[in-house]
Amino acid sequence: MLVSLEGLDGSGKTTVWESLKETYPEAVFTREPTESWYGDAVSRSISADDADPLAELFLYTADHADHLSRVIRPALADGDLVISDRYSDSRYAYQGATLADSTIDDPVAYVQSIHEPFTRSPDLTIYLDIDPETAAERSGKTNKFEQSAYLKRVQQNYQRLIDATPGRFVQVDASQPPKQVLTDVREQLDAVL
Ligand SMILES: Nc1ncnc2c1ncn2[C@@H]1O[C@H](COP(=O)(O)OP(=O)(O)OP(=O)(O)O)[C@@H](O)[C@H]1O
Ligand SMILES: Cc1cn([C@H]2C[C@H](O)[C@@H](COP(=O)(O)O)O2)c(=O)[nH]c1=O
Repeated sequence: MLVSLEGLDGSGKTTVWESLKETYPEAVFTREPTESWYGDAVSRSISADDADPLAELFLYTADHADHLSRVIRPALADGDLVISDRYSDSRYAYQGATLADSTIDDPVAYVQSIHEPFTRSPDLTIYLDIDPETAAERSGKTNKFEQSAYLKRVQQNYQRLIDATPGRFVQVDASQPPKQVLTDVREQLDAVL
């Protein structure tokens, strides 16, 4: 089973992901961007304020393709539970927002369309729901993505994804104290495992 954790920067995904390692020690824990050289290229792009948004999309997508073939598909073939801190929805929501002012009519649909022939959808996506202002504050506003105006667009894209496939998503109130967020996430996971 493939479970993804999604949400705005600062929503608390990594905090939850780290804690889940104690709860599910047998699971495969992974993340996007990855730590491969494709992920390194993505990190360079995140730090580049003048990165071309389309080039950046394809860097993230290359990292995802490598992640799928090297980590995700082999783990699922072995019957493992895989828990990923960010996955394809991050691309739909974030690059959907970055490309909003481009010549592409519907960037979210476009980004989905380039994934559709090769990706593997998560079985469950836990969305940590938080408002963009709190998200930006918590994340420290250290890069171009961690700005509340941009995160507002990202949030709208996530909402569109949730509305399109409500059965795949569960939403957890990420404004709660960390302990309660973790309890809610564990409850949701235990219900499906
Ligand atoms: N429920 C919470 N309440 C208050 N602060 C929190 C909560 N969860 C996490 N934090 C704090 O917010 C900051 C960001 O948390 P974390 O790195 O887990 O978020 P994230 O969603 O993984 O962010 P990013 O996507 O930017 O990596 C950290 O300082 C963390 O301690
Ligand atoms: C996977 C992915 C990530 N992003 C953005 C979101 C964050 O601002 C950074 C790095 O992620 P992290 O969780 O803070 O390590 O990259 C993105 O725009 N598109 C993606 O596909």
